[in-house]
Amino acid sequence: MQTTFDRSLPLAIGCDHAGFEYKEAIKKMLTEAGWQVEDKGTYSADSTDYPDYAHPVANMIEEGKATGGILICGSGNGICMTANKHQGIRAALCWLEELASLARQHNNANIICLPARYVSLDLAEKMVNTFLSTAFEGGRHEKRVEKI
Ligand SMILES: O=C[C@H](O)[C@H](O)[C@H](O)COP(=O)(O)O
Repeated sequence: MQTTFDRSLPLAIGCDHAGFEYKEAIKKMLTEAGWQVEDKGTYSADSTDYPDYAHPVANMIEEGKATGGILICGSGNGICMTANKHQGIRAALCWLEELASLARQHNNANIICLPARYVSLDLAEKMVNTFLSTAFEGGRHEKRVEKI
């Protein structure tokens, strides 16, 4: 089981209208940090439907075309529910840095889901950085993740 993100592959990012502003800022932050970022939309703040962006991000990871993903909507729930319909996805809704860390350490999450209407951009960026830099611990957690 892979325990860290593979920097030779892109990250996939997606959002609905409620997450558009955060998606643009996080994409810029990641690009400046040297990540390749594949932006699956949405591309404006016009009202739209979160599954149209969560499925393409999840597909990229399942197909091995992205190492991990970032999804953003208003509450974080819609994108998280959608992504977790995919067999190869473990998407984690995070609103504290510690949750972003635990999602990696204990659950080997491959997508972080952010509630743009309920966390500051500063916290969202910190959670993304924590998520991407934290390794899966394996050990007792490995068989639990396999049982999912
Ligand atoms: O789980 C869904 C997300 O929070 C959406 O961002 C939210 O439902 C969008 O709401 P509205 O259409 O009222 O902007």
